[in-house]
Amino acid sequence: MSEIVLSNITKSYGSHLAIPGLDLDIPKGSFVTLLGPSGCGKTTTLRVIAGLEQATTGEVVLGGRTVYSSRTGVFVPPERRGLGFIFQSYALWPNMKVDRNITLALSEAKQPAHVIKERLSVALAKVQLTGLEDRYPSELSGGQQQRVAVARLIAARNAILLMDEPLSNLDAKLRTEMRTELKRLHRELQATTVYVTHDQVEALTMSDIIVVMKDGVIQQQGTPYEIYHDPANLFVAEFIGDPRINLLDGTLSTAGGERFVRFEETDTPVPAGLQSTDGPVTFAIRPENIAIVERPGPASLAAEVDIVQPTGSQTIISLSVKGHRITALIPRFETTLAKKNVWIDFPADRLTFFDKRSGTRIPSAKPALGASHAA
Ligand SMILES: Nc1ncnc2c1ncn2[C@@H]1O[C@H](COP(=O)(O)OP(=O)(O)OP(=O)(O)O)[C@@H](O)[C@H]1O
Repeated sequence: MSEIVLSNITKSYGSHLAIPGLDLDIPKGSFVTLLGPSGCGKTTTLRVIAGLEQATTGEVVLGGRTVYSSRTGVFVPPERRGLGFIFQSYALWPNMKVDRNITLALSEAKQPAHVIKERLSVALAKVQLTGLEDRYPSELSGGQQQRVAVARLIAARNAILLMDEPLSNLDAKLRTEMRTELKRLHRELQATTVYVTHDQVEALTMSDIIVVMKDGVIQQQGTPYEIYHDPANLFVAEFIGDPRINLLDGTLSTAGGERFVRFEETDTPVPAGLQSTDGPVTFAIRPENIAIVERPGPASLAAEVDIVQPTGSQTIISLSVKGHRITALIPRFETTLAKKNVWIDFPADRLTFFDKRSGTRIPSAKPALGASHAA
C-alpha cells in the first residue's frame, strides 16, 4: 500500500523550473532515499511532501489523504500532516532543555502526562541519552544534539518521517554509527521514511528503495542492488560507486555467430542477448569486477599499474591500458604491484552496455549477479 503519492508535481522558483513533473509512489513502511548531486531537487521534493514548500502544480497524498492539490486548491499545513522531520541543522530549541525538546510536540498535542513521561524515557534510552535530560542543547556535543533530534522522532511516533541530510554535520565515525542507529530506528518504528542525501554510501546502506535524481527528474528508482548493478543510464552508473565505474568506448561486432566488444584491438565476449546492433558502444565495468591475471587469456589486455592505494581491506589499483585510465579494486592489502606490467580481463557477465548517444542502458539477457542478492 502506498503511504506517500506524488502525482505530476512541478515546482518553479520564479522562472526557474526546479521540478519539471515528478511522480513518486512510496510504499508504507519503506525507507526511501532521494539521492543526487547538489541542486537536483531532493530538498525541494522533501519540502513539498512536508508542506514547507507548496508545489506549483500536482497532487500530494499522504496515508490516503490529499494534503495538496493544485486542481482543488487543498493545502494542509505541515503541522497537520502528521509528519516527523529531522533536517541538517537539528532544529532543537536552544532555550529548552533536552526533555522539553523531545516532548514539546506531545504536550502540544495534549497527550496525558503519564504518556509523555513514558515516551520520553523510552526515547532517551533508545538514543542512550538517559541522564542528560536537564541539559540545554548548547551543553551537548554535535552528536548528542543529533540524538536528541532522533529521540524526538521516536517519542512522536509519526507514521511518516522525513530526513534531510541529517548526518552531514557529523564526523565520519559518528556518521557511521548514526547510520546504524537510524536503520535500527526505522526497523523498530516501521515508519515510512523519506531520506535525502547526496552521499551514496548512506543511500546504499540504509534504503529499501533509492530514487536517483538529476535536474528535478527521476533517473532511476530501485533497490540498492538494482541501482548499483543495473543502472538505467550512464548518469546513474557514474554517480553510484566509489571508486567510480570504468566507462570505455568500444565497438560491438559479430564473428562466427559470437558477439564481442572490441576495445584496443582486443575482443571481449559480451553478455548473451545484448539488444543492440553492431557498431560503436559505451561499456562499463565496476572496479571490483576487473580481473588482474598473471597469465594472459585470449581476451586479456596488457596494462601497466600506475598507482596502488591500499585502504585496509581493499586496494585501489590505477592502471593504464594504451593511455586509457582504468581503476581496479582488489579485496586485499596490496603494495607490490606498482609500476608492474599485468594482464586484465573483463568478465563478460560483469559488463554493462549503454547507447552512446542517449546514455541509456542496453538490455541483455544477463543473469542476476551473485547469489547474495536473492538471499
Ligand atoms: N528558495 C529558492 N529560490 C530559488 N531557487 C531555489 C530555491 N530553493 C531551491 N532552488 C533551486 O531549485 C533547485 C533544486 O534545489 P534543491 O535545494 O531542491 O536541491 P538539492 O538536490 O536538495 O540540493 P543540495 O544537495 O545542494 O541541498 C536548485 O536549482 C536550486 O537552486
